[in-house]
Amino acid sequence: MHPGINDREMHQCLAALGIPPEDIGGIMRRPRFIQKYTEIKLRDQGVRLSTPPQTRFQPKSKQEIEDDKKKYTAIRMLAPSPILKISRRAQILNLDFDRAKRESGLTRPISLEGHYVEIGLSQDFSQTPLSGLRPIEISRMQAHRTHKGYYLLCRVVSKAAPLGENVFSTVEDPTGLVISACFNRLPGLARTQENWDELDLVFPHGALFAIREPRVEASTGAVPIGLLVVDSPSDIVWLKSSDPTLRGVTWSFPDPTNATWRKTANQWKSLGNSYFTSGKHFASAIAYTKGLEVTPTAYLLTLNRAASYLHLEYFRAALTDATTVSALQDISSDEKLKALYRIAQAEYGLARYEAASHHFQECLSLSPAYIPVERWVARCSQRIRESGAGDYDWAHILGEAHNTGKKLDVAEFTGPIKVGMSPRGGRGMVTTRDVKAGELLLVSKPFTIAFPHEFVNTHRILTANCITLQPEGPCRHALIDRTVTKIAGNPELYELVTALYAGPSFSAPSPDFPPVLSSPSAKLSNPLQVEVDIDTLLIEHICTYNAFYLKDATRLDGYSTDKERFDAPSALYLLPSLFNHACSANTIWYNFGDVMVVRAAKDLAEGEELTLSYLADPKHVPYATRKTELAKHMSQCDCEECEADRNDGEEFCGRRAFYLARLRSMAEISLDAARTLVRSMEENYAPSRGPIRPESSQARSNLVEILADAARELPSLGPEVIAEGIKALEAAGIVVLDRTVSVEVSEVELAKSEDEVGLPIRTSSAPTYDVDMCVRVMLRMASVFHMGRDMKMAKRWLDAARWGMLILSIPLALILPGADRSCSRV
Ligand SMILES: C[S@@+](CC[C@H](N)C(=O)[O-])C[C@H]1O[C@@H](n2cnc3c(N)ncnc32)[C@H](O)[C@@H]1O
Repeated sequence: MHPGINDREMHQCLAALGIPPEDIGGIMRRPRFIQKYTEIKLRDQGVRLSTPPQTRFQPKSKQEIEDDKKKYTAIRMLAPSPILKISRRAQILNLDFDRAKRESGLTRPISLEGHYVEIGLSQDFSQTPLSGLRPIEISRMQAHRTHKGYYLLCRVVSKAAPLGENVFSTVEDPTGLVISACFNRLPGLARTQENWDELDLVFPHGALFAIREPRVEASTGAVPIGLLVVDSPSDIVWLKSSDPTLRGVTWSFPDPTNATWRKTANQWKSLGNSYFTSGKHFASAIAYTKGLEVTPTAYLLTLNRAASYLHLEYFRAALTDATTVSALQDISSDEKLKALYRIAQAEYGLARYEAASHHFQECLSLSPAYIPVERWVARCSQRIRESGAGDYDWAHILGEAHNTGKKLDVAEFTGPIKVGMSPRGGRGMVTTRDVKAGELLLVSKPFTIAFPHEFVNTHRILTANCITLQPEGPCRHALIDRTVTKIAGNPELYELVTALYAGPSFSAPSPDFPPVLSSPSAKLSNPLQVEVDIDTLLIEHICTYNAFYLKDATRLDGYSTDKERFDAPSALYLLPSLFNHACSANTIWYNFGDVMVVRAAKDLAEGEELTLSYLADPKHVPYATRKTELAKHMSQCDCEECEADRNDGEEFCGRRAFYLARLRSMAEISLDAARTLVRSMEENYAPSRGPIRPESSQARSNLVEILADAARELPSLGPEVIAEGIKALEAAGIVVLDRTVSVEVSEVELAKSEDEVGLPIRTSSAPTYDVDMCVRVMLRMASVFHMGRDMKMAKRWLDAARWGMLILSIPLALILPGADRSCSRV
């Protein structure tokens, strides 16, 4: 049911905007309207924007990535060879000197331009617990070899320094031999800047750890020396001096621990607090943990660490710490209150809103002067409504989503959908009942996400993806790191993430999702210690095959250049990853801030498979581009649109792509040129092609806008605007029920009551891309009818436009102030 705007309301809207009622077309020129209109990128007035100036952008070519891949694969295949013994003193001095130069700014850190890191290359991770391994000394290790069955016991003897995404340090074994070590994907450390103090906290002189099944490579250079390469952070087992592994071990050199790191629990607490107040939450959690190692009963450190974990979104660990403190008998009421508050926040973070609400209310008994309990309880109630019934305040969400990179405070919602089997074979998503077009199916928050503004003026790490042989931007790279970090802090999530599809080189995941957990999940005991064995290569594959580029609902113009795509925000979502693809999908999805919203684009029967488009662009993409973009997923997409394009043939598709590129690059276009472009598009479809003609729809909608502008001076053009509008909509896949083009008000029409007059289009199916374009066409048609005083038709097309906006989850009321707000939900 799509409630209509009646004449009185429409006039109210116009009055609110100060628009003379005789010119609904003028609505589109009003600043307030334009502001809203532009914000959601319904392009105003048909003015074509020329392409923004290009910045320097040189992505690695496929060939270059292939060469890198060959090179590294060849190195990996080298036969094991002895490693050179190096001078302990020289090695330590070397790294310390390098670090001192970088820290003092004597050497430029690393170019901001970005450097490439290869992903998808062979790498190791150990799955054998330390207790099942034997110690090995550096003297017995070989280059180009993974020392299966062994561990290296070592301690840090030089300052650590980041290099690109890695951290380098020097470690010694008990015999006093040293080796350079390169640690990859260390969780918690921001790799885009050089956080010296955090690095020193993680790798202080004398830090003790064992490396499970270590791999040694030989560094390049005049004299190849051994380089310990730790691909997975879970291979590092941090050791306390009391650890049984160290029993009977004697070290040839004195303990290099710097006296400044010998602190009391209270001193660690102060250090932790100073990190916390400067926003270094990972460092603060480490400091509190070190304090607890000194005095395990110093419960205030546990309480403070819960706060650090909340900021890091390590919610289970926060809950454990806060619960431990709240159960203590002899704590003050303020400490009890803090513990309860942190329990409630952790429950909220874990999306257990009933429990969170209960704990927030529990705080009330303890005079919570500084806790906005009522606001929290209201937030919980709102989240319960959202997750239970899909009842969202879309107007508020849209407002919030305008802040780039905003993480929205909303609950996830799973509508009438479930994981099932795809008719294609394998897993997919299916409906659990009949569904109407426009219905909300899924609201999903990202597992991990990265926005481009996070990498402005910082070192940009780019990816040479050796799985796809494509270059990827800083967001895609950061996504992998962030996924590893999230797992490190929430080890129970590892099995969930690794139940996603990982490409053909990994075995197919089990059909169950969420998976049945194989063992009681691991718990975080120490922010440094990774408690699950992380297969970093698997994570790289999972991110490669499942990450989405965001489609921002407030910026529907997509990524018009390769550079924009390269820099696009990227996210890993769990349930959305289980949808199979179709270019002409039966669902439509958009992002509001970090949240992904999926709606049905068609009426669907119970049990029908749901598809969504993996394509990054919310606009139509020509066949050849789609094929390239989808190459990593499938050799050929079998959706209706691709079938139709293949039937048209390469030549027709190629020409249409050429005309489309021309259309999109033109800043201005004359009426004659617009008409010619429509003809050219139409000539390049095979006679057998059905009514859905996406490129033609683009050309026609362009013509509609130019005609509509001209019709203001020349009202006789009105019927042509409507006729072209109908064709544009039909070519986009919309079924038009009322083909009235005459702008004269007929007696029959006037005699019809409001109830008899439905929408002029069928609402059982919507286009899954270019919806904004269709809305724009409908608004133009409404404006022409309005100019001809046919208020009924104007209103009907306005309602149709509103339906289109609802498909985008954007209420038309937002751009037409004064219109009723009941349309904010579908
Ligand atoms: C992100 S997964 C999709 C869900 C997957 N079936 C699962 O079990 O999680 C992507 C993979 O599904 C398969 N797939 C999805 N859509 C497809 C399509 N239209 N044609 C062929 N394969 C498709 C491809 O193997 C693709 O790499």
